[in-house]
Amino acid sequence: MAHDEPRKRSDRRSDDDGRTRTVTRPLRLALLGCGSVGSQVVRLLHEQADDLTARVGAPIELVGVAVRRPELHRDLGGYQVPAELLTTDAAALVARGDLDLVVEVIGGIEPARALILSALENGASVVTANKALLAEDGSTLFAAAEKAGRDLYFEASVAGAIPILRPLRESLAGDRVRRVMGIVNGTTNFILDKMDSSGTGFAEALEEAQELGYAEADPTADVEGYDAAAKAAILASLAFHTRVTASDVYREGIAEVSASDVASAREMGAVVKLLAICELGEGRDGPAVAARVHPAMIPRTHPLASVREAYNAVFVESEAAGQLMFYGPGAGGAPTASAVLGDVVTVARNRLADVRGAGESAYAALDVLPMGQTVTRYHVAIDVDDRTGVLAAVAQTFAEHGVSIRTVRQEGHGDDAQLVVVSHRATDEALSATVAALRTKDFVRDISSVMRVEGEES
Ligand SMILES: NC(=O)C1=CN([C@@H]2O[C@H](COP(=O)(O)OP(=O)(O)OC[C@H]3O[C@@H](n4cnc5c(N)ncnc54)[C@H](O)[C@@H]3O)[C@@H](O)[C@H]2O)C=CC1
Ligand SMILES: N[C@@H](CC=O)C(=O)O
Ligand code: NA
Repeated sequence: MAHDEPRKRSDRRSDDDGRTRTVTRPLRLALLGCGSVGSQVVRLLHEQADDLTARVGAPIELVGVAVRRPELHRDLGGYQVPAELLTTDAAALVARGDLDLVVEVIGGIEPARALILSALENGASVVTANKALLAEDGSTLFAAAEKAGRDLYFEASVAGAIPILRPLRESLAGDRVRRVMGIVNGTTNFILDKMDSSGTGFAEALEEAQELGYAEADPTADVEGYDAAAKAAILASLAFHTRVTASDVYREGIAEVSASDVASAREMGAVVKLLAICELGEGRDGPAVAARVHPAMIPRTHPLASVREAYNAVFVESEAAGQLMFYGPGAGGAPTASAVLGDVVTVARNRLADVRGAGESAYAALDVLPMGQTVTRYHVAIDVDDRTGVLAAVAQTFAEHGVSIRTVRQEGHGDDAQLVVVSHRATDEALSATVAALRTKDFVRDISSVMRVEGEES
């Protein structure tokens, strides 16, 4: 059904006493996917139906749930999903033409993209938690929403329950964001926290994360930083009004973080976290966006250092507001469903009022800086020969690359001698060239740890 003609959402009727009242028809919602998040969306829609009706101004009616195996979904936490609502034909469901809202919680690129595009073309607004799709091809989805005159909301896609996209899209729309730095992956934060608190190695901590159900059987997307990079792309796009895709984000995972990196961080009063950092830098033609995901040492006094276990937090620095911290559960069925339902209420209100919320804001169209031009600091642990002149030669190598040293300390003696250097800020290009040059020196036996340092100014 074409949606050029707005469907009639309310009637003015006269009661027996002659007073008129507005009768609003239910808003029709279809759910795509009924796994960890989708099943919780169904539960909340059911359990909170009266409150949602009051908040929206009309009931939200679940008219279809697309699943792969209907027999698995009849009973959701005690709520019996009517059998006639379940379908394996998601494409037919989104194309039926009478939907107001579609919630997509299947995940991945296809068929999620085709289903969202079809839902919009057929007149429904869309709520999705799909960070992978938004980070790869958000612009196609935004363009389709714009063309259809419908909403596309996605609060759940970054840091689960934590309200962070709405603050960036709305609350901070009058400010100028300089930097967004966050812990946006719960699995890797759990692993790094375990390594820090109990001294375990990476493999052992990953095993525990899998036993507790935080990490998937195939933990690649979390451990290698793909999940965080998708979230960084979404954060950078909103913060800097520029299209940033996952492929624009520099990415390093945590598989190489060793127990000795974690111990070394502890020595200097720091902790290792997998950070997603989106910031304004200096490009050739003016301000540019830099977006990166990698493990980094941050001082234990930094607000992000106290984020433990599988929690997430996002630290925003903006010109007028200053520093803001958003903290909470970044994953899990119910927390993520909370963010989905928040979007459902907003989008439903917009449908009733026949208005749209904010669409894509990419007017700034800033360049994206390559990682080499991003400014950061390095912590480098160098196993060296314990003899006169070595410290001076190490300092000389840093100086030759224009990198200034902030601190240097010697650990051990003789065969165990190690110099631990923390640099001042320099381009990543200069810092990595310094490390490469150190590796060629005859007095350097090994470089046992190289890690970026964040959270301090100098
Ligand atoms: N689980 C979490 O903590 C979070 C998940 N998300 C996102 O939410 C989305 C859903 O995640 P989960 O619920 O955890 O995944 P899940 O794997 O538990 O659920 C996805 C469901 O979609 C179903 N499905 C797959 N293809 C389908 C198709 N063609 N038609 C109908 N159903 C189909 C699967 O059978 C499965 O039940 C993903 O985009 C994910 O990235 C976002 C934040 C946190
Ligand atoms: N796998 C993610 C959950 C969803 O975003 C994580 O571990 O944080
Ligand atoms: Na969120």
